[in-house]
Amino acid sequence: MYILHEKRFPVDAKDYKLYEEVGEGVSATVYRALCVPLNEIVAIKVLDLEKCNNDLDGIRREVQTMTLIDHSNVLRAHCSFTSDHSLWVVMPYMAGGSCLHIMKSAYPEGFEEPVIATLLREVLKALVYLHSQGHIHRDVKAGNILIDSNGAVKLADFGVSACMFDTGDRQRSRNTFVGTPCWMAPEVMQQLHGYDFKADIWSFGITALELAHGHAPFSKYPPMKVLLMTLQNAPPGLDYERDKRFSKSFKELVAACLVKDPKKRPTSEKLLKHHFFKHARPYDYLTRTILDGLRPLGDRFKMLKAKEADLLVQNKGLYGDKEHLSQQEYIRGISAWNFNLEDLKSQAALIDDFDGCSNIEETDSKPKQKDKDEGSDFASERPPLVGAYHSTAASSKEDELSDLHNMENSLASFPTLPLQALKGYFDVGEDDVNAAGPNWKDVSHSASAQHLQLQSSAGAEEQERRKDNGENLKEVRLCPNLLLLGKGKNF
Ligand SMILES: Nc1ncnc2c1ncn2[C@@H]1O[C@H](COP(=O)(O)OP(=O)(O)OP(=O)(O)O)[C@@H](O)[C@H]1O
Repeated sequence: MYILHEKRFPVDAKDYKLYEEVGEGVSATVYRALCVPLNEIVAIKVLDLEKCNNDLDGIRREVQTMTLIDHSNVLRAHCSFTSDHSLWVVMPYMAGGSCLHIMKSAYPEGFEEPVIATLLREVLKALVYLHSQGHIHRDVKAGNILIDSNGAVKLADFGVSACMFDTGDRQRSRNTFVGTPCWMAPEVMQQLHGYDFKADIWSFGITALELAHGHAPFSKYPPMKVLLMTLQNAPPGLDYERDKRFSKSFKELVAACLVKDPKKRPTSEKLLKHHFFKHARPYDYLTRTILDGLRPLGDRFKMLKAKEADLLVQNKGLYGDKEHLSQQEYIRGISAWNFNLEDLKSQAALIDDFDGCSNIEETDSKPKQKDKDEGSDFASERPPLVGAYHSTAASSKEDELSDLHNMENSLASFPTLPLQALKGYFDVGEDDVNAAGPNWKDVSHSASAQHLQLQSSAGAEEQERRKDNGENLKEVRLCPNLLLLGKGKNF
């Protein structure tokens, strides 16, 4: 009988040699690195704990999930530990990088269908596993689909994942507002009845479109527009005319995922049996296609960063600092929102200036998608102002400001809950609420607001508790499978 000894990765920064930067998230930098005692190349995500002290729960969840999961399509952390003011998460090095990076560097118009089918099948296998384990990933997107040098595909980033067993009871729906707006399911935005693993199916459908076009639908729009368009418009989809290069089965797969009523979306298990996946190839196909000829990840990352910096300078000249910063957020995939009403106003008013094009695909595909995918229940959700968004490329500034006014007004009759969700989650200041007029103020006292305020006050209580206990961020420590907040420095 053989006893397999799992490799033990050291939990001391001194045992790792950091090489070049290969990625950047909102609060973390990812490096290629060498684990010296094991002589193995790894990726290390370094999170500055002082920068993200409001989201320790999220970090704890991510690390916890990453060390517990065990599936070939889910990125598993080797280990994690704290070093000075940062948390180091040691992971397998995925030399191909994320699908988003690959598209940005070599496939700006998206991938071919067999590549998409191969990628999506692997992601779906990860989702089947995660859902069966009671996890909702909550951030499925091309930026979180990583590929290694052999073409193996892994779903990464559990920064916002949720465990349906969190409370000990099997809890099927969640009530918190997390994720990335373009990929976020309508029910997650709406906050009406909570949501469940079907939210991942929506994000999976959006990711399919992202891989097909090189960008997610609505990705050029500011957060509030994304929010309203997702809630009010018919779901985006592949257009039967314009997306001629894609098969009927791909169009059907996307349409099946992007149904607003989560109950009508298939489970990940069912989706895996969809005939679209007959187009999928063995994953080494990815090495021969999209990875072939790509420069090392570090070089690509450097080039993309330089490109973004160039764009930054160009835009600075054209629009000034503030607007440009907003645009930068969109380019980065809207990972973090700076939710401030004044910012949103300027973003909404300027978006078409720097965008230069409206997102035609959503307009084109809408009627068909609607007829096909939805019952009449969503028709009433669509106030007339939506049309104005689609014509904004040609509209004047005055029109845009009037759109914005309409947008604010529409929120009185339309779900106030998304706003509440944003208020709770992104700390809209009281001044911002006042500036927006009575509608904005009123909603801050609704029942849902209390729910969200509870969430933020829970954060405050936690901070208070930590202060009382004399705990601080440098004392975050990680037990084998659990990140704990506590005193002492023994690991
Ligand atoms: N194990 C890995 N191997 C290679 N590259 C990686 C690895 N993990 C992450 N990356 C790269 O680093 C980037 C940033 O990763 P990270 O998980 O911090 O954030 P993200 O999902 O992009 O951002 P956010 O913090 O906004 O969710 C990824 O998009 C990917 O390109």
